[in-house]
Amino acid sequence: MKLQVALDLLTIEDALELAGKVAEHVDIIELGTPLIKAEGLSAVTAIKEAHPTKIVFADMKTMDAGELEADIAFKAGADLVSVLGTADDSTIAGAVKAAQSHNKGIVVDLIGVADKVSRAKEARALDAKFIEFHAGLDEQAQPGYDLRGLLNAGEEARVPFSVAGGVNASTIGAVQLAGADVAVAGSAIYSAADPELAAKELKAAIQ
Ligand SMILES: O=C([C@H](O)CO)[C@H](O)[C@H](O)COP(=O)(O)O
Repeated sequence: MKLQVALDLLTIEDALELAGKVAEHVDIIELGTPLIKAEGLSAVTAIKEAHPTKIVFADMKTMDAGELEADIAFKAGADLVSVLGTADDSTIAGAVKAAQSHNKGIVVDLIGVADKVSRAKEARALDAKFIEFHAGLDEQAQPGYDLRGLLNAGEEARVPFSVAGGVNASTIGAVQLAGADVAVAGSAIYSAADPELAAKELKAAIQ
């Protein structure tokens, strides 16, 4: 299982600093949606230039104009780009077309999707590289939130998948046991007192 760090920060400077501390311990570096909205796609370019051997994920969360939005993110240096599972099939198909022309990949993010198992299968049939079983920051803040629901859905869907939604040192083992291909950790790393140590421990927990 790969480890993906989500850089949910607001400046390129802070993102470069955090990536510099944790890159050695992660496989995928994600430019979070708030960072891309705050700084634009130059954030993607800056991270790819600083870490050319890492897989760089632009969390675009595209909802429309799939081919166009994916194309500009790939041109900026992304290796993976996210499209929302709630988008129309044509939006996912357009983004996949852009990915294929760049020899890169699309990740379909199931944030806000009620029937995640069915939509995961549909998105995979549209040639998404993998499917992200994701509970966003707002959903995680609801009383009673439990990562287990995402893991059960991921297991049931039988597609290549990642899990995001409060993955941390105490849950990453369960993410791996569920058969995930990628574990995504944002706040468990960027909010840690020692982000490098946090990333190192998460990586060690899955090896
Ligand atoms: O995608 C994310 C969220 O929607 C904000 O952009 C996060 O990067 C993702 O949820 C991982 O972060 P944590 O849940 O803090 O691990």
